[in-house]
Amino acid sequence: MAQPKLSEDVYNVKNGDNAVSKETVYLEETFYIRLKKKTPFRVRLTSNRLSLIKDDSSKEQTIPLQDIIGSKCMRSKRRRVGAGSCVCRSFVGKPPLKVVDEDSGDLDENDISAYLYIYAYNLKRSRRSLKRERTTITLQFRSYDKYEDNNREAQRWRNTIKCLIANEPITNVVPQNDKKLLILINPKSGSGKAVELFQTKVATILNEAEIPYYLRVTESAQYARDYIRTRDVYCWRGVVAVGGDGVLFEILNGMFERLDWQQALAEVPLAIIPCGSGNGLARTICHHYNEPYITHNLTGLSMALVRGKTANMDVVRVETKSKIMYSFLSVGWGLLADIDIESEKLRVIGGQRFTLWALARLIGLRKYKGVIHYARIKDVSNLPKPKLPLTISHSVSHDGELDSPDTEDFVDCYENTETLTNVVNGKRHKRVDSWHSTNSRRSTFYSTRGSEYHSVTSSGSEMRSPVHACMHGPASHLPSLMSQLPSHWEREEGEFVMAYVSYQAYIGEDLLFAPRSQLSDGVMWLLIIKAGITRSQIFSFLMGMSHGSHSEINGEYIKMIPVSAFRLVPEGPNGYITVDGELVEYGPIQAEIFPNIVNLLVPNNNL
Ligand SMILES: Nc1ncnc2c1ncn2[C@@H]1O[C@H](COP(=O)(O)OP(=O)(O)OP(=O)(O)O)[C@@H](O)[C@H]1O
Repeated sequence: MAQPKLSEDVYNVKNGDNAVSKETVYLEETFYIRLKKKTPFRVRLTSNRLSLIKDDSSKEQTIPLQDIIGSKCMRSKRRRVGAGSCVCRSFVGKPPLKVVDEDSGDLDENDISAYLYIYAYNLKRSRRSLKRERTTITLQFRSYDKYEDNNREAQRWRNTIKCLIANEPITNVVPQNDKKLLILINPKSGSGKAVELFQTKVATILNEAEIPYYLRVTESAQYARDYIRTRDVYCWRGVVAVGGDGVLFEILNGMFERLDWQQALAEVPLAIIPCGSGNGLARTICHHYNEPYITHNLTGLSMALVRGKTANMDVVRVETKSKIMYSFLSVGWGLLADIDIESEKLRVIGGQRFTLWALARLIGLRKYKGVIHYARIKDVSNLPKPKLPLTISHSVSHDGELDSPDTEDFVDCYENTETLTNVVNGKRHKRVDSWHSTNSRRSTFYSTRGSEYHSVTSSGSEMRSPVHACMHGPASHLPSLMSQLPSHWEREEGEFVMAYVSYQAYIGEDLLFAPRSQLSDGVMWLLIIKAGITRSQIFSFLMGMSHGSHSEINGEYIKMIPVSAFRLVPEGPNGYITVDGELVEYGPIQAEIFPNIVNLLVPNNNL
């Protein structure tokens, strides 16, 4: 019998591509799989993965560390007197294991085992799809005849896993970060399911990872903005927008209404959980980090909240006649802005509203007069090659699904007759095998101690910023909106179907607008479509956006230009202009990009 060990052994690991890498082994021990008596598995925790290897090496399951979100120690739950004697209920073998927190008053004192639950969301690739699948590994520690000794072993595994996840040195103490995530949910975003989606998909993952959060449901438009402007944001480990791009737009602008905007944006990362109808930024983040994006499947971005990895993002300072605002996604005028705003009445059908309204608008195609000025970025050759969408559109995923039909019931292994002994501190202890249940895909819903849920009046954290709203932010390099522009700027004048500027790859879940765009590259992509284009050309252009092929088009009517600043001066009083999908005043508007201003929580995938 191999002894459990906490070691610094290095061993060779064969990767999928047959390359061999060296990894430090932190823990290794033998467990027995339930129901298959006498089938020992080595469970090995290394710097990169958790491996479950059948002793004869005929089978191995590997979970990359980046897919593990947390682990918890539990005890078995006391069974009610008479439970299980009900004639209507019969179990094959033992009844399923029920566990409770270690400090629960409902625990079974007779079971001296400590149970370690390890939660992972494995990235599974197949030829047709990429998806995350929830896996729970359960290790039962019962080598010793006292719970305290078994628990010590389980805690050792838990602490090591937690330290590795947090990328911190391995100690006997679990890494502590008591700061909560601030969750701001827009209950009206998309088809109105944001609260439910958060509770069923995101809260589960936060609870498994033991990440505390403070939740507020917005009461009205501008609520999130006012909240961020007037609170002590430094007590949060991050601010999460649960909704569409509009909530994040409010949070961002709330940040810029603070005198300490620079420090706040540097120290408090922002994040998005997509429950809106457009979800351009969420889709973009998944695109850049090779994370599967499936509508209402929030696993990948929920994992980003847990792992705490950040990336920089550009922001664009936008100026209209009466307002200054900060944007992370887009400025639109003409066709796409019309679709965005006029399809509001179809909000209840979710993202489909854009497709339906696009067809309507194509039939009644409008033209707009105006002038578009822009500062072209001459050399974009250093930008990476365009990236194509990662997933196949019809992929399916089980991730985040609770209680999936193929759930395996846990059966404890008391019937297992294998008995092993080991020696600890010179004393012989009775050692019984432990077991694991791989691929159990079993879900549990815990409430994390310290998390709070509020949906009504605000209270709490101290005020740090003045209550009055006033925009701060980086100093503009542009002349004022009515002043003359530098001579090197180019211009297009006449009738247009639309102008649309985006600084993100995706402007909606299925609209890959700027395939060469990066989160932080200092580039805005200006699309101009001139009047005179046929409906069928526009239609094929819009269709091309679903896989990004449109951006190669640069013809008589359609242009895609990388710019660092632009000014749009529409003629006449009627039309829509949108910033990040939000309606702003119609009239002259100008914008410039500032790189690396925002910190975003992003997936932890190896790229
Ligand atoms: N409680 C609320 N009641 C009404 N409106 C709200 C509330 N909270 C936020 N809003 C507003 O709802 C608007 C739309 O929000 P959001 O962007 O989250 O959803 P969406 O429009 O469905 O998604 P997307 O922007 O991705 O298309 C925003 O202008 C926001 O200010």
